[in-house]
Amino acid sequence: MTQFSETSPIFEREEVLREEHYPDDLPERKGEMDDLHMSLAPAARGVGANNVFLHGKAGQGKTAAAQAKLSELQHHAEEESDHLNLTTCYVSCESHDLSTSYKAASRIYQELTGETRPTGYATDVVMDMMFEAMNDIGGTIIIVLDEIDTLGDDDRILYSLPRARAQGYVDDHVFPSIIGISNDLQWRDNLSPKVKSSLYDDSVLFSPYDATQLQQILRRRAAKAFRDTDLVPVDGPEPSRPADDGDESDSSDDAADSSDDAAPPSADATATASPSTESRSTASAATVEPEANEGRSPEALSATTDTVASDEAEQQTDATIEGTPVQVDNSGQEYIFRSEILTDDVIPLIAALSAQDTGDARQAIKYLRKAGELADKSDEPMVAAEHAREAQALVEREAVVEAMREMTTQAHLALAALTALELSGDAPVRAKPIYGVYKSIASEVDADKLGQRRFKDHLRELDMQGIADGEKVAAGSIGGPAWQYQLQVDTEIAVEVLKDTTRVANINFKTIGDDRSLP
Ligand SMILES: Nc1ncnc2c1ncn2[C@@H]1O[C@H](COP(=O)(O)OP(=O)(O)OP(=O)(O)O)[C@@H](O)[C@H]1O
Repeated sequence: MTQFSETSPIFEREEVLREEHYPDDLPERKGEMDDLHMSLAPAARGVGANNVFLHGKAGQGKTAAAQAKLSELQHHAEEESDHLNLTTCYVSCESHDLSTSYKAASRIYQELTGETRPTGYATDVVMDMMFEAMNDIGGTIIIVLDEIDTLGDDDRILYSLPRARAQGYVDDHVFPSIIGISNDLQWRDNLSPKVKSSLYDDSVLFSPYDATQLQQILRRRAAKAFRDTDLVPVDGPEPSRPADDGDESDSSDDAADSSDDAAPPSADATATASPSTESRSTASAATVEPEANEGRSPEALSATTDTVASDEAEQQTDATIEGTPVQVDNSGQEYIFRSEILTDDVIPLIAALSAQDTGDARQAIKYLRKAGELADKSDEPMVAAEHAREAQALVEREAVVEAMREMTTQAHLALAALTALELSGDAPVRAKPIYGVYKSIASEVDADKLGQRRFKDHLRELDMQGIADGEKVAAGSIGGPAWQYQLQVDTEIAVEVLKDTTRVANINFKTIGDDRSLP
């Protein structure tokens, strides 16, 4: 008998908290979705979509918005339009390491034709092949280039693709356009004016989510992901379902879901309140679980609502649900978020932690999933604030380790020097002695030695990445401000990462640190 189990007492549908789960609608991004709609609307009118650039920090829903709008346009093409012939193509420049126009064009060719990526041709030839593939397909072709900044300054494709019609690269019956997505604002600003003007007919900025928006996003996800957790509409003039948060289950799953989800809540669950310091209200239990409605027609939805409501009326005439009404979308409808798995403070805490950081929805969702996993791992029946805090620490640690792994050789050498001094018990330590150790290590591994000034830039970089902690201390002997550094990550983690990097893998940090006689 193994320790594995097919079910979890915490999660009902854990996959909803995975990064690859994309919602069908993003109520927090209504303005941005409307702007994107304006850019794509010409496609429905048969004249091709505008080129559009979506920018903003990581985890702000840019990719999700592009995918949701394109699937709406696809639906329009398939179900409503008699003339829109639409082809969409999503290419992640970062995941496919598309750092040149050549690689990007060959990937687009592959996506459009289903053939293998062309190799060994000149860039011009591959671009021609890409345009030829577009001619064969015809109609409106929208290419999403995610993490477009990976292309660096090789902007040829960014100049040619958006101007393909004007330049005669494609036939008259082809309307190609680009949705470019980036979280690197500097890259965009540095583009050559000709690329800027051809690539960006329109641009849409995604600003960081605030804590209230993150709470909405988390509640919608949590209601689907965790057991015994749901959103119960508070009776109001116009009860409606909250925004669809992307259910990929097929229709048979939906049916199965609906029979489960539509079941009246247990008397226990209905009676429990979510304690809160805010004003509390009591909602009558008009219970159709919002997420169970996905994919159903309005008629079916209303029939289900009626049935459940009348079942409720028969079985629990005086049933009430207490809690603080919350909104989870833009409809004005209020809900009671009810959970027997999440304590009341978990979602507000995670939303606050993420909002204080970068307002990143991906990060917030990850904290929530990790918190659930931690509770699950320790066989605890509820996910509590301490799990959320622990999850945050874990995720941050993972991010720092990732950042350490991706550093350049010189940054690894700077980290190795500081790690050696940490191990010899000399940290916090000033930049000068770290530089001395750095030079010894650089000699030992036969690497270039940077001058002291450039080396200090690497120390500052380690500080900015949260790997080291730099502190200004009393002026040095010459009078200028002096800095001292210590590792901010566990020394063992730093050693582990450094041992994995080929250049410094064989260094004995302990001896190097011990050998130094520090001033
Ligand atoms: N308003 C929202 N409602 C529900 N989920 C959201 C929302 N915004 C973002 N997400 C979720 O957060 C995660 C990150 O979103 P997305 O990939 O769209 O961000 P992004 O802005 O493209 O980030 P990056 O630039 O890092 O690629 C995804 O899982 C997405 O489903």
